[in-house]
Amino acid sequence: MIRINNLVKEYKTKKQTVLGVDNVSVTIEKGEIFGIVGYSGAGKSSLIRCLNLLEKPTSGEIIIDGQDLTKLNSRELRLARQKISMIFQHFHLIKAKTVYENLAFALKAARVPKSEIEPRVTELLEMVGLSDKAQAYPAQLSGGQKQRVGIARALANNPSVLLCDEATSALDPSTTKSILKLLKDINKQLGLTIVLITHEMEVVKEICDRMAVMQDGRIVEEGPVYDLFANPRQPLTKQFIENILQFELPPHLLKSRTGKLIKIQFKGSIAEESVVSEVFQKYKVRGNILHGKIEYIQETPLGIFIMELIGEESEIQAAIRYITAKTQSLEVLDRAA
Ligand SMILES: Nc1ncnc2c1ncn2[C@@H]1O[C@H](COP(=O)(O)OP(=O)(O)OP(=O)(O)O)[C@@H](O)[C@H]1O
Repeated sequence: MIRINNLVKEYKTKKQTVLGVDNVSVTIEKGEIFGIVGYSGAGKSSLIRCLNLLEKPTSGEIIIDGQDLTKLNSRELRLARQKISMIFQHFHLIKAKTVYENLAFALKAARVPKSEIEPRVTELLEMVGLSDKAQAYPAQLSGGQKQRVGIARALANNPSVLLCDEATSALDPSTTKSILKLLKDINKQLGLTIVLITHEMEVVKEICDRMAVMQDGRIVEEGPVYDLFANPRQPLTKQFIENILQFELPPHLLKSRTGKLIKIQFKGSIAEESVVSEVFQKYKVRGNILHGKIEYIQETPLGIFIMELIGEESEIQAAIRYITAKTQSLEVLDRAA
């Protein structure tokens, strides 16, 4: 488990002091994938770099498996860091060394006995699906393959925590998916705790269990990913979610509508029930679905529909009450209200 208590990171320049992290407290459970999202300058890098003391916190505690990293001497910190690995947006591989040598180098640095290096490198390459690239140099690899080497190197010391600093930001969408799948697989296989920072909600949606949203050095909202997608409370979280769900109806579509416009969210198993067709059977209303989408937040569905209901006002109201009772989530849209 990782506990961050009242973490502050200030950067002092000649002219001013900049607050990178402003009194953040958060707990990350063992074995979970925790995502931190925020726009540029929100403090994500500062926060994640404080987690392994790449940046020295100005104040606060970083407690990993019961040990406060900020209180360790340099020898103790070196040992503790072996259990906290990191991967980076731009991979940080040694260009003049082959894939094999890059991994062997990390193992040597961790003082792994010589005889164990070759079998361990072979095992790591298998784990990340790169057994055929042992003799390639980084320049001969695609971005996705480079990140696989980065992941293999990060796993070399059997860490308990993996920090991912915008690990997929330099990759195209399909390569991003395959790297995220690999991260999820190793999280499951090895029980590794993963903390990732990203500005892309897709990444969080794809693999994170819980997430935090950062702004101006602070965490403005945190919780299980599904809950934040289904019920974002803070304006910034809403903004991030809207980027994914994109639920604006084009104005010309609204103009021509005469019925009552409603927006319904179907959460979890209710998304698979036939609430809408039941409504048409029970009440004298007709309906047009104007916009609809079911997103899967990992395995759990989140459906959003915009519909126009047409009929007598009393029947429409009864239909609205029925859907509200079933879904706990119905909004009558202003335009037609
Ligand atoms: N070494 C530094 N010296 C001075 N100010 C810094 C330094 N590093 C970060 N900052 C400032 O701290 C704040 C948080 O920056 P940080 O890089 O942590 O944000 P971020 O969310 O990771 O953004 P990005 O995604 O652009 O890296 C910013 O105002 C930034 O200018």
